[in-house]
Amino acid sequence: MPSPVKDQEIAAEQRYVDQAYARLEEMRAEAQALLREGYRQSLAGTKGSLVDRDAMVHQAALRAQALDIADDGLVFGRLDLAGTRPTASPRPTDPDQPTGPDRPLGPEEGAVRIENGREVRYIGRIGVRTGEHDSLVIDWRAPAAEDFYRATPEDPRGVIRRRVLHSRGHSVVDLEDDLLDPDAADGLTIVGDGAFLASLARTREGAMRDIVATIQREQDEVIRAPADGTVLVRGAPGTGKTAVALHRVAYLLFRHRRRFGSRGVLVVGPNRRFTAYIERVLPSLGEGSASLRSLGDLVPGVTATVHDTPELARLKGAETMIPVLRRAVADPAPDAPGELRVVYRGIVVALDRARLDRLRADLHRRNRGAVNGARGRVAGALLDALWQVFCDAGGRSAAEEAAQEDGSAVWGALLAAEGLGEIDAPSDRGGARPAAGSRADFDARVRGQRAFTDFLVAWWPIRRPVDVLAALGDADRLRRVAGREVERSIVAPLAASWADLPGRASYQDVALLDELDALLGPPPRPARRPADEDDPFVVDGVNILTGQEVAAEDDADPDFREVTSSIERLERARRVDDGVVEERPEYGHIVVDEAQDLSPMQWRMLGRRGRQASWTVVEDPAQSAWEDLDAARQAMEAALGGGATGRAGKARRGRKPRREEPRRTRHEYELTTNYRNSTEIAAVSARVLALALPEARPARAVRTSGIEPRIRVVPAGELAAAVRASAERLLDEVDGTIGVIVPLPDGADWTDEVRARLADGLPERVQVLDVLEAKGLEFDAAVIAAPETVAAQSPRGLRVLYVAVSRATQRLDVLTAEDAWADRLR
Ligand SMILES: Nc1ncnc2c1ncn2[C@@H]1O[C@H](COP(=O)(O)OP(=O)(O)OP(=O)(O)O)[C@@H](O)[C@H]1O
Repeated sequence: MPSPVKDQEIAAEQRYVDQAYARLEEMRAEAQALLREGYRQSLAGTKGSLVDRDAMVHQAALRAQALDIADDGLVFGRLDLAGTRPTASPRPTDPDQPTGPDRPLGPEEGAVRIENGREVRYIGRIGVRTGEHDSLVIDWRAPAAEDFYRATPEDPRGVIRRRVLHSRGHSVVDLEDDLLDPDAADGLTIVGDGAFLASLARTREGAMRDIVATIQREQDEVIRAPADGTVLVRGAPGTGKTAVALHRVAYLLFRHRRRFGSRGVLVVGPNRRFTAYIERVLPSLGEGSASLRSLGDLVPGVTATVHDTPELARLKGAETMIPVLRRAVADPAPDAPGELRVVYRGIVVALDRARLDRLRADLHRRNRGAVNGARGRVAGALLDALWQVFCDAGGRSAAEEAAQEDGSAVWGALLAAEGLGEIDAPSDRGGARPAAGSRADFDARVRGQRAFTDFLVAWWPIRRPVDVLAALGDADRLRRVAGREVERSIVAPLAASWADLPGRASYQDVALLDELDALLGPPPRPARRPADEDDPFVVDGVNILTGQEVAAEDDADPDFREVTSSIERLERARRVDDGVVEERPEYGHIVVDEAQDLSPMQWRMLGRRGRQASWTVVEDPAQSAWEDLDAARQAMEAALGGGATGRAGKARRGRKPRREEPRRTRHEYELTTNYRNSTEIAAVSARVLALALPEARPARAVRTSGIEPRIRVVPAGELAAAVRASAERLLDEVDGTIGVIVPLPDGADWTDEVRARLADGLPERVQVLDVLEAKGLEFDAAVIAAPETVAAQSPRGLRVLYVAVSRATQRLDVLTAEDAWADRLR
């Protein structure tokens, strides 16, 4: 119903909002001018000015981007506060200090605005100030905006009225007021009709949106929680855990830009579908700088495309894989040679397979975590072993004799014909020649032989993690390294799962690849010195000991290396050279969503990326598909504690035991209100929760739709057809997204082909996905196929079903072949 009072209020707010947009326009012009100035400086061309330009252009570009983002719905809130507060005063030194109505505003928030003797604050996506530095709009992350989210009737914090402004583009279209302190409301108009609940019922468009205007108090406490240590957030489906975690990232980057902006923030979600679903939230909050990755994208050069069967996932995710991987790394590469033969002064010196195997085992014991960087040491150890063989066979006196007779030329020719390479022709590098039969002479002549260098490269190749894992696709090899950790019966399917690497990597494989990367270690850093042309280990510009290209003169100039933008620097940190990760990025803060599903190996992978990080961990144990939660918990503690998940296998022998790492501070929060499901859908999900975890408490849903879920029984053979019919019907009933959630492939049922048939010809807003892919997502309507199959597919099947039935906001259809299941859910 039209309301003249409301219209007047909207018109008044519109005048204010127009003023804020006019100022925003000026700020954009200023940012553009700064950007132009940065580019102008770059044309000056000196090295110093390039670095200045880099910083200036980067800052100006970020600013311009933030101002663009703010263009839509710039102002969304207004507070009317009792009394007035002091105007601008020094900024608080500790950004995490408690804030409240009596805290003076900091300069970033500008001066106080007074209307009718009351302080008024407008809250928006970014801070906007007049040319005179008076506050027009306060950034939602600033301390002065906290009251907007925290004030309640029980604890109004000086707020009399909280107003939410709903806008379309630049136009205010609706208002929603909360009266928090009726006794002080003299003369204030109160309008609105439950727009918050209406906003929860809105149609979903397939991507998550920010909730900046309607963050609730318990959520705000998490968003603004201290930046150090670990923040652990629990809550049932739909309580806003993901939304809160993302807003916390924006908050942390705003309040601690220097700390987290330079060290980086990583947000990790379970799979690609999920990261695609949430990827617009941070940019819409003006934050493009956090890295968003799924668990399948954390290792450069590999992308997970498949989920393992529950049985394989359990095995691959457990820490019992570590000794298996260690043995795989120590196992010779598939085409490693079995014998080394060199010639020294006409005498053949050889190492046989048994001796080489012992040497290899010893080298791996000594070089854990640095296998790829060990070629120099390997060359030394081979020379030691050859020398030993040579001496044991009485070679020294024979060599001296041979030197006198100088018969080696004949031998050399003979052996060269046998393919032993450029036999020990002395390399004429000037200086005094070592005496024949001395160790120095032996080393110099053997090292220079092609037979030796070729052997070294083939016997101790620089290995990529993916090569080591792919080699285990051979069941015989896997059986050899499997030990007691892998049951015989599972060796064949396990090997088969790696047979198509790197093409078909699974989500769990990615953590194994990261573990292998830690075991192999990086290849040595590129040489700083320019190439020494006489170095026998440099062949065609590549040092065969290290596998690295040797730096050319120009590359070695450090001044030129600095001329890069921040983005290039970041990229360089992740550079991949033929699949060998040079540097694994580490982050200042890591956000882990759906953390209940991480395997111990995945926790180790994350731990390596956050050894100095603070963390936000978001989870719902009741939704966990992981069987051995205790093991995952321990791995999580090790990752969050910093110490225990360092480079795998780093030898600690011979060192003093390290003192216990100081425990990081931990703040725990629980979110209790379900903003996603209608009360009717929440009731079905509460029934599944009661089956899965009788002691757990469901969250409180706040929105009643009046639409009951449809739970139907159909014959097993007709399930797929009934699911399709249900999806078609829902297309007429809802405007937004429809999730068709099916069990994991089960014999001939629910295979990729069945799924393709279910989706065939339907519009894009219908998505067919399996129960694991559905995690974290939401739809306006959901069809759940065969709950009995989902529940029976794994030991944690009931929890998986709980996830599936809690995805829908408006309508839920469940199709089962069993009466008993219909009874359970109704
Ligand atoms: N304060 C809020 N205002 C408006 N919408 C909200 C609010 N909090 C949460 N929502 C909405 O509720 C829905 C559920 O939020 P979210 O996906 O973050 O929940 P979750 O706890 O991560 O769920 P799950 O455990 O199922 O992954 C989203 O659509 C989100 O935008």
